[in-house]
Amino acid sequence: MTGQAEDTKSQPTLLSSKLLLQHQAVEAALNRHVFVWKEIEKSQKRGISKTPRSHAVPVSEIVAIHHAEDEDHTKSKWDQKKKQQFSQLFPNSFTVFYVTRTKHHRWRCSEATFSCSSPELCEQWIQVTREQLSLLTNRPKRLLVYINPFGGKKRGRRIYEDKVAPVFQRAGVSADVIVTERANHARDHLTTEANLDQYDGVVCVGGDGMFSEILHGLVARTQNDNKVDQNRPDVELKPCMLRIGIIPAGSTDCICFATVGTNDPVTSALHIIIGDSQPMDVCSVHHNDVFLRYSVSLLGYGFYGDVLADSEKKRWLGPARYDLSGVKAFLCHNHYKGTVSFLPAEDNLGHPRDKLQCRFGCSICQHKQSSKEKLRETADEETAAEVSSSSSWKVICGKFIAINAANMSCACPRSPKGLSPSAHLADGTADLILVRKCSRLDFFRHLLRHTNTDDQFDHSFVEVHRVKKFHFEPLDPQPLLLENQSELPKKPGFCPMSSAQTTCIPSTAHSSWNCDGEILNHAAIQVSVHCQLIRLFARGIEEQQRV
Ligand SMILES: Nc1ncnc2c1ncn2[C@@H]1O[C@H](COP(=O)(O)OP(=O)(O)OP(=O)(O)O)[C@@H](O)[C@H]1O
Ligand SMILES: CCCCCCCCCCCCC/C=C/[C@@H](O)[C@H](CO)NC(C)=O
Ligand SMILES: [Ca+2]
Repeated sequence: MTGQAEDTKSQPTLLSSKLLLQHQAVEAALNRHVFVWKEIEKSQKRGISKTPRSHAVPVSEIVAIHHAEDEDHTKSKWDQKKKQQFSQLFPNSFTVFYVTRTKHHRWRCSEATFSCSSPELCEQWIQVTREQLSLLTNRPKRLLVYINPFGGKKRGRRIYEDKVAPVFQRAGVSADVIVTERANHARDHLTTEANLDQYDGVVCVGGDGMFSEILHGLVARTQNDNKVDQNRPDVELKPCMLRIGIIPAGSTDCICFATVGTNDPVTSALHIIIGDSQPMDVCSVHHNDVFLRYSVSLLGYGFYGDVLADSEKKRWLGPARYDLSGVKAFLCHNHYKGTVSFLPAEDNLGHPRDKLQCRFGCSICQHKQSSKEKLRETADEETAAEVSSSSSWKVICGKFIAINAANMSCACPRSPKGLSPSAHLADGTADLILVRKCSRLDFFRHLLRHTNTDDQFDHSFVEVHRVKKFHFEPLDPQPLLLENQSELPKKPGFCPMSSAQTTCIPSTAHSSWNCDGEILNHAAIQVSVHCQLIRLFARGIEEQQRV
């Protein structure tokens, strides 16, 4: 039995009785927090007696309880038939569906079917358990789902229909589904059209780009409704009330991976169903006094900007485009001149190299949440401004191969510890990583360390700072003119490589910013981190897996 179950033993029992679980007699009991069953006496096999086993499921992780004979859309025809046969043999049975943990942070929906001695007892179990589930007010009942049919390997619609919709149905979660017809369809619908009052959350089926659409739609809608001007770089943005769920169906899916620990649609669906909540910081990006975009994962200039700009031309390649463009950007080995200024975070928010990873229940993020609430209760804006200006701006000029601001670890299957392994999801800071001009071999060593356990910041040409705000100013105000410029895409600030496949632009040219997988139109930007502006249906990566 788990420790959690032991802790909640003292709760008054709501229901207990003898039941049959696959021909095995069990003593089952339910209290407000846990559903437990224990084998009464272990049936003997070949004369060897076994210790009776017990099992405990936290009520918060029960997905649903149904009559065993109820139709189940997750089952194959063969399994449905077997289920019917079982129900004929044991008519007074109910099935409990609950979360189980498997390897690599994956969750599965397991089930246990119990047979009762009478129809009344069976009804009682179903009713009392459902009553307890109805007390869990954090669970969503109605969701607005956007599917990008073209993200990743173009499997978004199948993933939703085959793996997610049946689990939602089982849990009694209803969903209004919109399959997008163009880029920015979801963003525009959320910003201006959607009747959000009727929903408990928004779900995106797609990759980081699709998540970014939902983020922009929801944040813009919240600011518009509250008359907050997003163009003001110092404005305090209003937090969004609706949580966002991510069903991974993209190429990198780094936001899902870094908040759940895996890119698995069923795991994400279960986090949504049980109503998990993970607050998340959002960076706002401005050019002068004009709002450009929001970012939750990576804001990258230089290497990651060049990778993205090149990969956009190879979308037809699917997820492999990033590998090809990565190799190309690496071989070009460009560096860019500019000035980075930043406002460091307070010391109590740790350091990017302190090896304190943000995990489920992270104390740094939780402390930030409670101090944010306290500040909101007690202080006026003046006090808040004082707190935020307690440290002073620092300025660094130089030649950089990469400037990366990681608002969270940016862990993804390519780099399971991420760009900044100790960055926090909800601490109001981003880790600013400056990779100065160095040899190709040194840069390779640095990149390689993203894939193993070595410290990628332990190089003389890399520095990393935890910041609340930063600005970047490229050295030359105008991008360099290239010979074949008329053939380049018409995007200001976009000039990483010439149109000839193998030549690279001179290293004094501008790069572009990769903002969560979207290219920004300006190289000079101002960035502020907005602490816990949104919430996801996630809980952060769990430390200990209970398998
Ligand atoms: N119906 C659509 N047609 C064309 N583009 C779309 C459509 N719906 C969404 N998009 C756009 O497709 C882009 C890429 O989608 P998505 O993020 O889902 O996949 P990806 O780029 O393969 O994955 P990742 O962002 O994880 O690398 C998004 O920027 C989104 O704006
Ligand atoms: C020699 C081996 C080198 C391997 C280097 C691996 C480094 C991988 C780091 C990946 C970080 C990805 C951060 C995520 C960014 C997303 O916002 C964005 C949109 O999906 N993805 C990309 C690739 O820009
Ligand atoms: Ca952060």
